[in-house]
Amino acid sequence: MSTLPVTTETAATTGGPGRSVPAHLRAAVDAAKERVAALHAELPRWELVVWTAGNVSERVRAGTESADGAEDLLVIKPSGLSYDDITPESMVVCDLDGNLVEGDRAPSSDTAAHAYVYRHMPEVGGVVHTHSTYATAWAARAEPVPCVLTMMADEFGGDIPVGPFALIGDDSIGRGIVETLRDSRSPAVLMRNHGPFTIGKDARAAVKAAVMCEEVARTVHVSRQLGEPTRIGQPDVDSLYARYQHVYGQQPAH
Ligand SMILES: O=C(CO)[C@@H](O)[C@@H](O)COP(=O)(O)O
Repeated sequence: MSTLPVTTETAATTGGPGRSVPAHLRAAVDAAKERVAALHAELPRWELVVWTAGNVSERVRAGTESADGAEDLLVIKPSGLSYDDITPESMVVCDLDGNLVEGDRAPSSDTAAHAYVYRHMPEVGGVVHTHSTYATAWAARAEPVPCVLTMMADEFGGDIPVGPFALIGDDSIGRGIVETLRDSRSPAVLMRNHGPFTIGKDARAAVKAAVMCEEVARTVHVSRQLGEPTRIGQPDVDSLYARYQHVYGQQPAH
């Protein structure tokens, strides 16, 4: 249960019984609002969402005094807000029980799922949910995307797994995400009959995983129209994953 400071501010601008953002997290929360608002624009830009579907969140770490992350916060979009209207100021803040801490609209309808992931995967700093077409088509079949591309080995370390069917409204979706990804190298899970959820060290990494998830879901779908794609052997998958995760992009300038 969160023990955020109780203030006399009205619920209109804060959550629950007068909860508010602690002063020592103010700057970090405002910076996260800037990043998360900007990253929401990447979802329509890469054609991963239609209308108001999809959402992005980022964890704000409370610091050493709560080593278990219990006092962390999350920044997410308000439910149903048009992407055209998303601004840093429109972002809402919740505690990791999903309670509204700051904001004048209800948080995303997927907030419980995001919050569950943050509570149970302390290394995760960002979560994204989309209904991108090809990844969601694989989710409709409850079929993992097989690791047949070097790009998949690089980014996902293997297949993109399928998570269980789960109704929105409680911890079911979050539990399905965690149970599927906890022992996987993949930062993406295709929740059965629903769509992809992705995780990352921060919101930008989770958005990248969502973009790459849709790209490889599309490519493998196209490949299968003309035959059965061939898998990459596990030793090569491991080698590609290790290079990409630990070497790619870190080469020193010549
Ligand atoms: O997929 C769902 C719920 O799981 C959509 O409603 C979701 O993408 C968008 O909902 P929000 O506008 O974030 O509340």
